[in-house]
Amino acid sequence: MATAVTTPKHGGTGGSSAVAARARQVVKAYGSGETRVVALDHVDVDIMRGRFTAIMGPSGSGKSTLMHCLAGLDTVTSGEIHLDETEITRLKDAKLTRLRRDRVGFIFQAFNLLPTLNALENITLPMDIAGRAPDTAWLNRVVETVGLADRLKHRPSQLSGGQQQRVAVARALASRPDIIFGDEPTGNLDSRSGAEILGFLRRSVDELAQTIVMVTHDPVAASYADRVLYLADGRIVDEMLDPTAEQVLDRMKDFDARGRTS
Ligand SMILES: Nc1ncnc2c1ncn2[C@@H]1O[C@H](COP(=O)(O)OP(=O)(O)OP(=O)(O)O)[C@@H](O)[C@H]1O
Repeated sequence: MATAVTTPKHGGTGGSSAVAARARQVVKAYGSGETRVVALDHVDVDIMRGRFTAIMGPSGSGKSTLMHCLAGLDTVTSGEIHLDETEITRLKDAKLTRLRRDRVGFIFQAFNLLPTLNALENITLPMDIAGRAPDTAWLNRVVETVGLADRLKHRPSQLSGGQQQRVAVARALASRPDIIFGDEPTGNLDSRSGAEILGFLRRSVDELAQTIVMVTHDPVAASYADRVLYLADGRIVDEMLDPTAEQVLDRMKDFDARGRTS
């Protein structure tokens, strides 16, 4: 079986380690007895800092479960998950909530914007709730990066779907989280708006040194990543570096063919 674990680098990382998120022997089972489903089966993975990682695999292979466990949105049955140096699998609810709020960003398929707030207010909302003042220079850079400078006073209903998702991307980036998780972030968009969002995510990795983990079914979306992890039956079965959409598609066909013959 493929191992998605990297030998840790020592030194030269300015205090934070080269690995932004780490899973060790993670098992997630739902239900018990006859209805028990093992969604994650002893998963080991390292998510490298400042990289864009895509998680792919057939429906039901455990992609969302892995993302939710890595992000501290769901508990594990056994095993350990670290975000940077913090073992989140040991944290109590209140501490975990705070860590998620302070260090993790999320972008979902549904944009989850508040309709009564304008774009700028939506972007700064998580920081407002946390009582943190936004870093204005950074905020301007984020707004510039996602191309929203002339839309900040607009409410979500006055924005296109693609623009609304740009607001959601800016909201995730604004607090400078250690890591951003996206669950099919372009799933609700047409291919042009989707490409735009993926371009912004790519730029936030290249220009803002953001770390991004994205679950996707789409080979084109995965081709924006530096690395693609493939899940099957709750295990990481393969990975690909610097993928093209064509290579990702070929690999998926390969898995399908093997699935049918085994
Ligand atoms: N709350 C739950 N209770 C019981 N079983 C669950 C629950 N959530 C997920 N599962 C099961 O765990 C397995 C993995 O689900 P998961 O949603 O992680 O898959 P996925 O790869 O994200 O699928 P998809 O691509 O269809 O979204 C599936 O067999 C699913 O039925």
